[in-house]
Amino acid sequence: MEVDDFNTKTSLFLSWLSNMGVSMSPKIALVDLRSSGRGRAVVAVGDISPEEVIFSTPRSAVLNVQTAFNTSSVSSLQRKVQDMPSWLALTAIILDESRQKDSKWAPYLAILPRQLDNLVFWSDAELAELQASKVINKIGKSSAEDTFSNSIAPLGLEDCNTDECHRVASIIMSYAFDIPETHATEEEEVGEEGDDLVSDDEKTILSMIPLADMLNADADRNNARLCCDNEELEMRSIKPISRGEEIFNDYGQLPRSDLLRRYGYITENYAQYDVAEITTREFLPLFRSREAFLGLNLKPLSQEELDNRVELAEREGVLEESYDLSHPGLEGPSIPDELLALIYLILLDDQSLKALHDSDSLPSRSKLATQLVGQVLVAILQLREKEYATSLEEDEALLSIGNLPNRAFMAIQVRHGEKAVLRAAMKEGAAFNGSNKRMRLAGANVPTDTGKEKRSIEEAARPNKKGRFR
Ligand SMILES: C[S@@+](CC[C@H](N)C(=O)[O-])C[C@H]1O[C@@H](n2cnc3c(N)ncnc32)[C@H](O)[C@@H]1O
Repeated sequence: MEVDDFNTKTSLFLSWLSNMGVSMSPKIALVDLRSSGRGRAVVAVGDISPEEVIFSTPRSAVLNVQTAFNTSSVSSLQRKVQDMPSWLALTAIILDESRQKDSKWAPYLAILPRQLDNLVFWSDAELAELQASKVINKIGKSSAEDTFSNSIAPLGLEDCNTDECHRVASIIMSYAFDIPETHATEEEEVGEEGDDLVSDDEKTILSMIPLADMLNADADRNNARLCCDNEELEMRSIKPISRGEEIFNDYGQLPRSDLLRRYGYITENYAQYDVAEITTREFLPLFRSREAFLGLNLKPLSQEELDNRVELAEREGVLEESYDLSHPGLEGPSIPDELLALIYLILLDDQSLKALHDSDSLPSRSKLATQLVGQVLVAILQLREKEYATSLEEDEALLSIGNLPNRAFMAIQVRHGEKAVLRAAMKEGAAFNGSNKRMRLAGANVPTDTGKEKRSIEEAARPNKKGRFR
């Protein structure tokens, strides 16, 4: 029976943790939250104070390239994985350990999931529900498969197929931590794989930390953190946790698209971090066309003119392959400064462009946010929104009906979230009212100048500026 099997595995895992020297506070329990789609989870069974140690784990109970191998002799696997990237080496180690009947990690490996919802496991039809989301380009399924055939296949592991490689690599993406190689001398925090909580010059090692990886995460509900300031790794509370509450780690401020790609789930609490991406090489050609900005009276640029402006944007450090729009809030506006600056440079008249060329910094955001820049951005964002097969409103209707398969439901939430960000960015762009005085316009029907812009371009070029933007 699945339930018994699940509970038996949990009990065996808990006994194993104890044998491995993991010390758990009596105030926590590892529980079954499958009924709410959260798998195993750690909950408080007593009130926990801030900074309390919830559990501690000796480094010998952590699985990584250092602990996987016998220190007295170098195995052939050890030789083969030493030059692999860390995620691949750990994949090879876990695949190998899963094949050892007497692996000391067996009770831990037994509780790792068989089925995952990370995007790499979605069928083409399921991915199609994400519509024009750029997250599809980030899945990297075929490049991972090339890596598996070049690096894992030659290891000759018995019955090892591509699906299993994906399963283990995805578990590492969702469960592993980067930790300092030796214990840190100062108070140091560590983050989930890929984030930057470990200082740059610190050598880190990608590790599976049994029990630490049983903590779920839910955006700002984070109430615990893994610390490496002592010899043992410690999970400590960062705020009071009441009996009955779930203990949450921090997976970072991820948009739901990335959460789905890396962790295979989403919650509404992550909606605040959603982004909509626009790709520079996709919108730049619009400035060469006569039709793209109809009604704005914009003269199309020659390729050379466009290249010159893009070069200047590169010099100013504002040219990016793509730009993420986000919900406006405390972190900043929806439209990033860099995108604003790029569009401004493209729309600048020749004389102002030359002056800016000779200057050493860009105008402030309020000056970049001209009425025309806003109108052009709105037009670009409208085109981006049209790339999605359904509208924001249609998605809302679909979500309200409910009764959708889980993956479709998550996909619709992701694409709806991206459209909501696009709408927020359009609203922001439509409110730009900086002067168009220096904008490159064809003549008639010039959008009105608000007259607010009084500084001359010479003034704007004065060397009294700090940083890229004044
Ligand atoms: C580090 S593991 C946490 C332990 C996991 N629940 C288990 O049973 O193995 C991360 C995975 O847990 C799940 N998860 C984490 N937080 C979640 C949440 N708030 N809601 C639903 N699933 C969550 C996702 O499948 C994610 O990939």
